[in-house]
Amino acid sequence: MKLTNDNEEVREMETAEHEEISSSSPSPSPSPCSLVIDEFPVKRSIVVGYALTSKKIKSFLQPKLEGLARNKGIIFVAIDQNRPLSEQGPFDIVLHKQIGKEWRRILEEYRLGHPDVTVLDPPDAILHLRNRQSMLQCVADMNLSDSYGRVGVPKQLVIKRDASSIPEAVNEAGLRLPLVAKPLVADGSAKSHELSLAYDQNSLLKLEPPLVLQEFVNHGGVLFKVYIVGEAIRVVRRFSLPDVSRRELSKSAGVFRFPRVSCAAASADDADLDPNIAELPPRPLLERLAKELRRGLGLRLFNLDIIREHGTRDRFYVIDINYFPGYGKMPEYEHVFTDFLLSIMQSQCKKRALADQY
Ligand SMILES: Nc1ncnc2c1ncn2[C@@H]1O[C@H](COP(=O)(O)OP(=O)(O)OP(=O)(O)O)[C@@H](O)[C@H]1O
Ligand SMILES: O=P(O)(O)O[C@H]1[C@H](OP(=O)(O)O)[C@@H](OP(=O)(O)O)[C@@H](O)[C@@H](O)[C@@H]1OP(=O)(O)O
Ligand SMILES: [Mg+2]
Ligand SMILES: [Mg+2]
Repeated sequence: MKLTNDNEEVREMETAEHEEISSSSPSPSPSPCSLVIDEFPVKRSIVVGYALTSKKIKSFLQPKLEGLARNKGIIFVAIDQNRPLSEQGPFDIVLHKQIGKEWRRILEEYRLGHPDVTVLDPPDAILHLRNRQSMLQCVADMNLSDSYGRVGVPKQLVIKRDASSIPEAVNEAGLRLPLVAKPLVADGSAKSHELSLAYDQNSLLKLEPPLVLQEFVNHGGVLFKVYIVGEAIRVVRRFSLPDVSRRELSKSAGVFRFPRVSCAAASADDADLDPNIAELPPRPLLERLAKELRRGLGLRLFNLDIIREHGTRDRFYVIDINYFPGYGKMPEYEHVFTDFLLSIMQSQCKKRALADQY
């Protein structure tokens, strides 16, 4: 299925699983490699520069994370976005979640000039998740189906402008009501999270493009958030929108705006739920999905929302993918994240050691 068409804002995505971490000329400062590779004699900390929103700093850079990181030889240093990046650090890893063209340009330039620094993640790849149409293209193209289940995306349609054309476009595309209307751009603004459910044809005229219209899939009111940190995967259950029965649909009309129904406060991990609804998606299926998405999106830090079609055991739909999500709510995130940073240093050091041999 082709979900994307001509969105000018989204550039070609990077297909490499990792950005290249090539060797650099030996640096005068001591190498942090001794922390992860024994043969290196000089010790220094692994320096992680971060450019995050204040909200993200509060939820992610918690004292427990910083403490555990320090014990593992990792320190976090705030990046001053008003000063040239190359005058700061030196960094081994750069973590960021910021929007804006200028910041992307600065980071791209920095990556080119500092191939020995790992930038998590490449700005161009992140851009792919800022549009709800291109966000799910990778899942649609994957067409994942094996003995553990099938993973797809709900049928969807993009409306760029002119709400009056929506009913006809919906008919032509064969989309079935009710429809979830999502702002096309997912840039982290409050507005980009303002979703609504449209029950009938007439109410479609009230929607405000640009948006993505997605078929609502009944899923028993529970969704699974799959957090990915490099190779690591953690899954939590959250409450979601309740099912819409045929009867309810025939009686309902209008546009129902709904708030962030699956936020952290909506944890369903301890709820007493129907096991057919609550059962987590099979681990091997999620591992395959995560691996392919890491490769296809060129990202290592993201989460995805996945639902199981109610009444089925193995029919899944990915409805949302978020870059650098709220890891503070992921079980064991401090351990998972610090181990991930160490593993990145390990591969940097191995590459450097190999390059030094030649
Ligand atoms: N196609 C769908 N079928 C059923 N429910 C859906 C569908 N799409 C979205 N939802 C419901 O709406 C909620 C919000 O949708 P979505 O995750 O796309 O928005 P978001 O603002 O990007 O969320 P996040 O806070 O995770 O970034 C979901 O958590 C789920 O409860
Ligand atoms: O606010 P929280 O900590 O819950 O994290 C949310 C995060 O907000 P933040 O990046 O500003 O922190 C969101 O990013 P934007 O789309 O708004 O950019 C998005 O990724 C949500 O899916 C995250 O919630 P989660 O999926 O993990 O429950
Ligand atoms: Mg979501
Ligand atoms: Mg989202």
